[in-house]
Amino acid sequence: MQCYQCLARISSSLTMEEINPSYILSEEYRPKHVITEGEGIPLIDLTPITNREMSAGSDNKAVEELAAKIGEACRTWGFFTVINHGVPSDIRRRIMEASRKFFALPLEEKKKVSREAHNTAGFHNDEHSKDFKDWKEVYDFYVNDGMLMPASHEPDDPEIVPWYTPWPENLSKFRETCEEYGRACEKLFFNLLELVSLSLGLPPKRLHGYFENQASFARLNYYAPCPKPDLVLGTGGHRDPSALTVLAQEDVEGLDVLRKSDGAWVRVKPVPDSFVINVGDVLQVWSNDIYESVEHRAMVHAETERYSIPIFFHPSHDITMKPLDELVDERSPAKYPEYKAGKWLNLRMFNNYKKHGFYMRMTDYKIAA
Ligand SMILES: O=C(O)CCC(=O)C(=O)O
Ligand SMILES: [Fe+2]
Repeated sequence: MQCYQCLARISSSLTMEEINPSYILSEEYRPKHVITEGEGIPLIDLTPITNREMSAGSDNKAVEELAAKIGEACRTWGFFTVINHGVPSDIRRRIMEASRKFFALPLEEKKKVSREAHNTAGFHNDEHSKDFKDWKEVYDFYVNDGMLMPASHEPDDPEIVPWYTPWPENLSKFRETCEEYGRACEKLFFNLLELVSLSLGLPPKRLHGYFENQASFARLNYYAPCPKPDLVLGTGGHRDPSALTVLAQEDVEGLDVLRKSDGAWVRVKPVPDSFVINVGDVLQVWSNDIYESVEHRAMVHAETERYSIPIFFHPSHDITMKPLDELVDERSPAKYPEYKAGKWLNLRMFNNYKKHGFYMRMTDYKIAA
């Protein structure tokens, strides 16, 4: 049998022999001091909402209780793990396999589907978090391929263009598997969105319309083994630009979350067949800071590779991102100015690939109090 892991190691742009200095983090960002025991992110069973879909009758009380748990998790952690989420384990297994096969391709093959200057999907290995290069290779694809996006982040530029995923030609079933996975996770996402809406005291479908032409994208992350795992990060500390992110990881741990209560880094324990969910920038704005997009990062290992797959659920490009009217009043005025969702995504997507001396956060766009 072919060992995709071995091929990925050989063909990766991340070599075991030397570490390019651009990967080496300054002292303050190095992945030390992680709390692996003690209180972890909440584990939430979604049975009341996934069962509701399967059975004719709906149990509103159970769904409301579930929404309250989600609300508490969003408020205190901005992160939680879900089980009984309704995404078939078979499609999840198949996309992990597809990811292994993709990263095992020779580097020249992967580069044939490289991301381009005006289209962010495809293969890349040059993302920077906080000005340091991430020790990872990535392949991004759009959940709603060919969706419209602003051509630039400039507020006065009206040009709108379709964004397409460059699909590898010689990987059997790769595209079909990615698309099927996107659709399966979309169902989970809309259930979560409903629970989030309820948790904010809003009608269950209050936010659904914002995703009609969603600009969501999925990311296959490959973290090769690294000779100096203490000096680099696979994905440096960052906040996601999405409304919500749905992340699949396997049993190789690596995701760290900054705990809001005390600022400690806490390692997320992998739970078999679960998804890790987190609040992103868009939900931070909609909720007017009731929920916050929390900093997280992924570390790498000396011997073991790690694969993860987040999907960043992002609204349609043309919706105006602003605190929801229902959550704003004289006592809690809007904390953010209006911003087009597509312009925000465009700004974030293109800024992550440069070393530019600052770290973009939604919080920096707040209206001065
Ligand atoms: O690999 C992980 O566990 C986290 C990845 C992540 O946060 C991201 O790709 O935005
Ligand atoms: Fe992330």
